[in-house]
Amino acid sequence: MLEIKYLNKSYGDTKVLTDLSLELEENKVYGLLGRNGVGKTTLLSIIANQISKSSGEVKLYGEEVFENPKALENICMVREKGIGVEDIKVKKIFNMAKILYKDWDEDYKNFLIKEFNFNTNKKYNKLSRGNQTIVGLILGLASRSKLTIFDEPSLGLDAAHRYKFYNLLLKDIENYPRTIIISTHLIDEVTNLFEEVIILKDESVYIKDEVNNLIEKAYFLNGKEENIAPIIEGKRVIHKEEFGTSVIVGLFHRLTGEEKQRLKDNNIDISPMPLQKLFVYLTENSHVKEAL
Ligand SMILES: Nc1ncnc2c1ncn2[C@@H]1O[C@H](COP(=O)(O)OP(=O)(O)OP(=O)(O)O)[C@@H](O)[C@H]1O
Repeated sequence: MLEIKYLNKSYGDTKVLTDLSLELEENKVYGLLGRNGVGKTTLLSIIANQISKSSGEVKLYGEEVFENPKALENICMVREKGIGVEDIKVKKIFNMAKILYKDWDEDYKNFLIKEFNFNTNKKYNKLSRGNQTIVGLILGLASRSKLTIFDEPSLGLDAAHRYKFYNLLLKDIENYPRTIIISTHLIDEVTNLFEEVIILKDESVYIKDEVNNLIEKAYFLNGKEENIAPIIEGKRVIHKEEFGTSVIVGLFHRLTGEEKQRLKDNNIDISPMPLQKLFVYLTENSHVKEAL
């Protein structure tokens, strides 16, 4: 559905993305992860044609998106930093969106306004940070765009509103499948939404894999150092904490049933590693890419 080839982006002398290539499939939910300043918003803004690229291709359904109205009516990007037009009433923003997005659903927008108990007569720039975010969420959901991008959709939202959004999104994509990209730092909250994860690092795509595949390879082992050490020899350790004679080891390696049994026989506890922790350790350790 979306094909990015050899994408480069610099701001002046600062290189942000280098020869980035990426393909996204239709009707999947992708999580875009990366440390602060790695280039997530830059990449998403290029996909949505909100900023220009330095070089490379970005094609949606085979058509270059750059200044292409036909491609753009299928892309909705909800940004973390405002929506571009600030000094107008929220209901006007929704009226503009109705014209802009090909698959906009007015009834669904009205339903969402009620769900969030929202007053659309207020001016956008007079709203609290959390309520500005909610305007973006309603835009993104009601656009029903073939490619919908949420860049930090949880900014300023309380937990109740965040979970309301996740549930609404899950329910809506069941009935109206579409491709969603969510960039977030609250990874564990949205792990069950993601089908695939894309991790940006060092100006490019560092990992792109199914969530289940990643999680199946990530474990914490807890036990006596002398019992763990011989079993993990040669395997990829991405984290280690010592507590007296015990250790907790973060392992990035698909364990066989036999290996798991051997660990248990040696009184070593095995527990799954949450995606957020895996992300932190992987983006701290540059040597593990080869492990994938
Ligand atoms: N308009 C701009 N002019 C100059 N540099 C910029 C501009 N926008 C972004 N940058 C720089 O590009 C790099 C990537 O920024 P970007 O906002 O894409 O990162 P990010 O991964 O979204 O970060 P975060 O997780 O903190 O939101 C940063 O070093 C940032 O300072």
